[in-house]
Amino acid sequence: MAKPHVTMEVGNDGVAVVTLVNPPVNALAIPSKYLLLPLSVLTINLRFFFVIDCVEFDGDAVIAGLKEKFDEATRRNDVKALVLTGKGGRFSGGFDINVFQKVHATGDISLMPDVSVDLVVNTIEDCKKPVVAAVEGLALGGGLELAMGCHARIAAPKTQLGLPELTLGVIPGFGGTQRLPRLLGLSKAIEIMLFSKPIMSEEGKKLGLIDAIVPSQELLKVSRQWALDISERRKPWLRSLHRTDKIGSLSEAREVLKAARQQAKKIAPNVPQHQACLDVMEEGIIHGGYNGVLKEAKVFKELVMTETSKGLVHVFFAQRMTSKIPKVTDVGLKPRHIKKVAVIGGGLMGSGIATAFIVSNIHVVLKEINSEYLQKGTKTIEANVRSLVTRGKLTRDKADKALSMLKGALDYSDFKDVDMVIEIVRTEKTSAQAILDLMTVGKTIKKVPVVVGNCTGFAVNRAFFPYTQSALILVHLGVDVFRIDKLISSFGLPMGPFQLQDLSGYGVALAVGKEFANAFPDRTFQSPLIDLLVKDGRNGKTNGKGYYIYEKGSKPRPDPSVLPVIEESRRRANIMPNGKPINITDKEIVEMILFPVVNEACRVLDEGVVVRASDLDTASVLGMSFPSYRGGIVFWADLVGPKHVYDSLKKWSQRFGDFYKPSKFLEERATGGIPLSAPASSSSGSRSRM
Ligand SMILES: C[C@H](O)CC(=O)SCCNC(=O)CCNC(=O)[C@H](O)C(C)(C)COP(=O)(O)OP(=O)(O)OC[C@H]1O[C@@H](n2cnc3c(N)ncnc32)[C@H](O)[C@@H]1OP(=O)(O)O
Repeated sequence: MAKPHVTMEVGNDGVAVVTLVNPPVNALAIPSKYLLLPLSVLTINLRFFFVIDCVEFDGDAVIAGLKEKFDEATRRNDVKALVLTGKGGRFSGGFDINVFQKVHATGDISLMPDVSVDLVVNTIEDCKKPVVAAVEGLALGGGLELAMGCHARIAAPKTQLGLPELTLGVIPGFGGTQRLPRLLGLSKAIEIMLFSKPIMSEEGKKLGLIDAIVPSQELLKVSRQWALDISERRKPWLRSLHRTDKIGSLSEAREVLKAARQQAKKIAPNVPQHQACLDVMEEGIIHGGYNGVLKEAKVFKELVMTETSKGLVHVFFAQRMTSKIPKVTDVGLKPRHIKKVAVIGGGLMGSGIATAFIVSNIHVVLKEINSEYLQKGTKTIEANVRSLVTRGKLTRDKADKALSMLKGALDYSDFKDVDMVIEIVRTEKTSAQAILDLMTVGKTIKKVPVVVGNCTGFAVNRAFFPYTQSALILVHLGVDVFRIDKLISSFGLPMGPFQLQDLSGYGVALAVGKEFANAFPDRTFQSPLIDLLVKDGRNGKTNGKGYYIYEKGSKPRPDPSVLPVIEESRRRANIMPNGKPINITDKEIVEMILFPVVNEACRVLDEGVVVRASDLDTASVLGMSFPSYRGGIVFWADLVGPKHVYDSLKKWSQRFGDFYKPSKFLEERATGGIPLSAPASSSSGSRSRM
């Protein structure tokens, strides 16, 4: 018999304790064992289906269980009041995100249960008996929304409370857009939702979201008593949706919403959920909470079906998938405890890594080749730590402790008692234990480790090398640099390729260019531009003069005086057909820059440099700031369509040369109608560097 996912115990005091039981986060549904299919199977392009055996979906079992227990408690004469809680020290991580993925894979929105009115309004909030939420650990998304439907909320210290739904491309769908502003005011509610920024129970108590904070061991006792006190009218019986005291007047609310809309335009220009969230809140303010709940449910379902939600949900799971490495994490190994590490090299990367370790309580031996470099590295680390203090992310005491954990070294004698020396790329000789230890330590310092094989540029820099190359080709074909940058920013990257070059410095561009030209001479464009820029006294942001002008306190401005330098470079490269600038649409510019990246990503997949396609998605989002709402480079290419990518590259290769020539992997996938993200066995000849 299947284990129940919601339990109920009625005590002698007449309080029924209803408990969510769905480890690890008490998600509101159940991930049936049959749903635990390889992720790649579930995330593939809808135009291509693998046959999936035994897919059984038990999507709303937790929700159905809750309703059943509440109905029973309401009926029973021996129950005076209810307490809703979660097992295992975590109230609930919200609605089961696997269900979103299932809806995306099938296109069947009816899998999404109608919970908001039926469960939260009718069953919990309008229950004839008082209900108190006893929250601990975390109450996120639908979890917090259930708690807000209760008549009071008692929390353990340091409980995380938030509505992060916008990070999944949707809005809260169990009444959160209506109850949160009613409990803690419109401005704060907007901040929590728009920025998906959780608060701690201590702040929640100050703001009115939480009624009392009690030690974990007293949580149930106090909650039971609170529920009885409400039933005996010693404490108020409050329904959040009916409250209006924190909303303010209509004109005040409209002002707040207007400002929030402007802010949303800036922080999330390309996605629909931020504006939709504000619209739904406004509906509730004008027409009442219940109407707000109805509109919220409708908009929620519309948003679930968008490409934004598909991309973001993919990224959620892809990121977690990186910690599942075949023959490493599935062979019963245990990570070793790492107390002290050695970092070789105190440059930008080494000092950053060392900082992350010492602030996570891990001793570091920083090795450099001479005392000048060592001093520089140590100073950078000190500055990093002090900046964390200035930004309020670390207390002064913790900063001092962190710095005391750093030791400089010029030879290897201090390495004798370290647990780990940072080497970060997997070769044939790397043991499973070493990879597991590195992944664990990576998580300790709050990074997302992605295991990659060895090749020039590894996974991400290798895949994104053609990004700058193709942008340079376009410039030499006569396209304006600033137009390119603007289009790439509008696509969703934080900045275009030329502003990025200014930021990282031309030295980096020259050094990286040489490496790639050696490794892949058949697909490298030898641009004279960087040399000319340097000769013209430009070094990007470092000296305030590049493609843009950099002045303290103002945004980078395009520098018209760079145009003659570009003209000279065009003259030298001489690649414009008939010596004339090409005519090209905005869409083509974006595609001509990103499709070569997809092409290189295909080679990375074909060579087995990453474990799975979704790892490259995660790395492109976290390492290259590829927009997460587009799901990562491979996911995006699958949405655009491998055939379109292939046909375009083929056309450009005929016109502009071999740089654009489609790879064998892309050709096979595109002509066979197979998504790029499908596992290696779906096409012949894939290799592995792992
Ligand atoms: C209608 C409603 O308004 C809609 C919603 O509620 S949408 C859901 C809103 N909730 C969220 O966005 C929370 C998402 N989860 C998280 O942020 C984090 O998982 C967490 C803070 C809860 C826990 O973090 P952490 O302890 O680091 O564990 P983490 O590795 O992320 O998660 C543990 C496992 O739980 C799963 N999980 C976490 N939250 C989940 C959820 N809401 N649904 C399904 N699975 C979930 C993860 O996929 C992971 O599975 P795995 O072990 O098989 O990889």
